[in-house]
Amino acid sequence: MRRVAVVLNMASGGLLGHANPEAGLATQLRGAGLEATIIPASDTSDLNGRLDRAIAMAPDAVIVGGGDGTICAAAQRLAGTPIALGVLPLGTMNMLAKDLRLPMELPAAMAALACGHLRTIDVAEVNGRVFLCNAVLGLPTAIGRHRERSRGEAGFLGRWRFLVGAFRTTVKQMPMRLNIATDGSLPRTIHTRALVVANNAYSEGFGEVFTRRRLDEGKLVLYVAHHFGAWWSLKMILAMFLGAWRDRPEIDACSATEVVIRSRRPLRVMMDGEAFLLTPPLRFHVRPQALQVIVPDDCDG
Ligand SMILES: Nc1ncnc2c1ncn2[C@@H]1O[C@H](COP(=O)(O)OP(=O)(O)OP(=O)(O)O)[C@@H](O)[C@H]1O
Repeated sequence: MRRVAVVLNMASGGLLGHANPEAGLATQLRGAGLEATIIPASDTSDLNGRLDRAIAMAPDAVIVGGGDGTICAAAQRLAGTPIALGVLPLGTMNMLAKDLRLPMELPAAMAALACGHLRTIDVAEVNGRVFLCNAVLGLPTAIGRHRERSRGEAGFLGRWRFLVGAFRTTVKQMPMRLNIATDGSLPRTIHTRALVVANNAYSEGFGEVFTRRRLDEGKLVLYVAHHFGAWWSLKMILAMFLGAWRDRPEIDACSATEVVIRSRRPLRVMMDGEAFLLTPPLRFHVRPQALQVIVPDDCDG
């Protein structure tokens, strides 16, 4: 039986508004066949402190209940250790959980955590901070701040505030002037309003938007948008629906194991949905297969 320590982030999308979900989830996890110990949120309000406590128990795995930001905080601590990461997809987008092909329904996800096997995935880093999905600069980061502000605001008013804020930001946002070098190449200067460094390449296909088939190829993929107006956005949304956005001429893509981005100003970087202000140069690199994760038995892709 797997011995796991469980940390829930009560602020994640799937737990917001649930009063005291810990007892119920603990019973369900034990019912699924896990020897589960919950690190209660009441112990300390600090999520990072609870993750440290979970790891100090030296379990087989630390299971985090939350979204990509919570997973990222756990991965920062678990990468390079023998302790595996388990994910209860309780976030809003659950990007990593989807890429790991984890079931989104909790009973099935718990069964997978109890009976699934371990695999290793790549961990990406920028200036010492870990991310598992992507690091984003520019307009999507600014729009993400509006999403964070309207978190928990249910209903029409919340959505309206978000839309108005996102629209204003889109109109006002100026291109960034960045100097980029990949794998020791000569730096080049670009102007862009959106740039993504993905931990492994995005796949293409109908309905596949920002999903990755491989998480262990040991490469970063840099996507740079040349334009970012209303017409550009419309074309991109259409291309995404058709599953053919990566090869559009408005996007430059290249893969590397190291990326260095220089800028005169501090840069706001959104890593797996969490925004940080970082001082350039931004030094990205990949740690191949540095993290063990629990996946359902039929998915090693
Ligand atoms: N290490 C951390 N310490 C404190 N708060 C955190 C940490 N990581 C994330 N958060 C906050 O917890 C909340 C939930 O974040 P999380 O990313 O886990 O879920 P989500 O945003 O609902 O889902 P997703 O990222 O999958 O869309 C956010 O307000 C986020 O800023």
